Amino acid sequence: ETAQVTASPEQNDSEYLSPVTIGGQALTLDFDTGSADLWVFSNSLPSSDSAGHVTFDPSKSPTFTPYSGATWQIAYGDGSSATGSVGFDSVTIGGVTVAHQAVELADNLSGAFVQDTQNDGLLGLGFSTINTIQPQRQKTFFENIMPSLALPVFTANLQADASGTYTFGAIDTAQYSGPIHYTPIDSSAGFWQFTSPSYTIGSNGASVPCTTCSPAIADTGTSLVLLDDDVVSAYYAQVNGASQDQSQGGWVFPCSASLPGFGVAIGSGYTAMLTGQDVMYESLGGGVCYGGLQSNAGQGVQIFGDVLLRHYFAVFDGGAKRFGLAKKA
Ligand SMILES: CC[C@H](C)[C@H](NC(=O)[C@H](C)NC(=O)[C@@H](CCSC)NC[C@@H](N)Cc1ccccc1)C(=O)O
Repeated sequence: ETAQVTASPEQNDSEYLSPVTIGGQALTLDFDTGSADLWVFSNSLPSSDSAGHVTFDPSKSPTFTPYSGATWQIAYGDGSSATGSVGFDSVTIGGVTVAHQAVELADNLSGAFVQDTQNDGLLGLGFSTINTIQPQRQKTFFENIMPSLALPVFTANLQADASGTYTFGAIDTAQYSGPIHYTPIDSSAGFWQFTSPSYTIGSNGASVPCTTCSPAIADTGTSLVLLDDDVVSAYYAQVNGASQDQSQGGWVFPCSASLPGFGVAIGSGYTAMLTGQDVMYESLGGGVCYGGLQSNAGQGVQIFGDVLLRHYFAVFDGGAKRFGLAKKA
């Protein structure tokens, strides 16, 4: 079987939300290849936290079964977090159903999630080695459906300021053109992780070997491209008037500045390029702009988020354990 579902952008394309039905209840979740927990806003949250969100109410689901005593607690690189209880329910995405999917019910979460009222939770598409459910971690939606998919893959075709597509079980030739450039992934840390041995500044720039640029992960749940400090400093050194502004939380520059292109190696055979325009992220007002390339704050991993992914057709191959990018159709 195969499934397709829309991916709708929030403002600034900061994240993409997709419709999911859980126990007959419709929620919109952030599909996140950088984590492996499926958690939802639930009716056990204080109403001050859940105001504006759709909440899942297990008592209204005919198919919900509690996983009594089980708990989960997750923390994310941006400092946000969530915790709660666990059950199992029927989860349907694009017509494909997992009858017995672990569903994590938030009863406590950090402010960033509370304020993001379009987001009713996250659906992890990473590897369940990092699922946080105790006493026994549980599989992701993708891991559960993989055996019944025509192909053990999913693809992300995110768009700039437009609705995109996640596809499960097929590599839709209508969505890309030219070759898919694959690299093997190492899933041992729970991510879609690969090497990125070089970077390129300028659309005709030379590729610069980089020993601190690996590993890198493909993370649909991260808005920006978070790079090693040496790399991001080298990039903004080429932008007139650029500076690091702690109050704005990163590199800013005059909106009038011309931005060079930028590319990152996806494994050893391919460099995914962005134009200067692709790197421009948002205007902060007063002629100051915020870049889509920012520091990974020394996390030791480069995080290739939506600022990169939305310019490509991305293939996450769970069968062959590989990640690939192709030009969009
Ligand atoms: C601080 C926590 C560290 C980063 C680590 N956590 C992780 O790696 C988690 C699973 N993944 C994440 O924090 C990041 C990847 C970090 S690579 C080290 N991806 C998921 C994130 N974008 C989800 C999100 C979406 C919207 C709003 C906020 C957050 C841990 O638990 O140890």
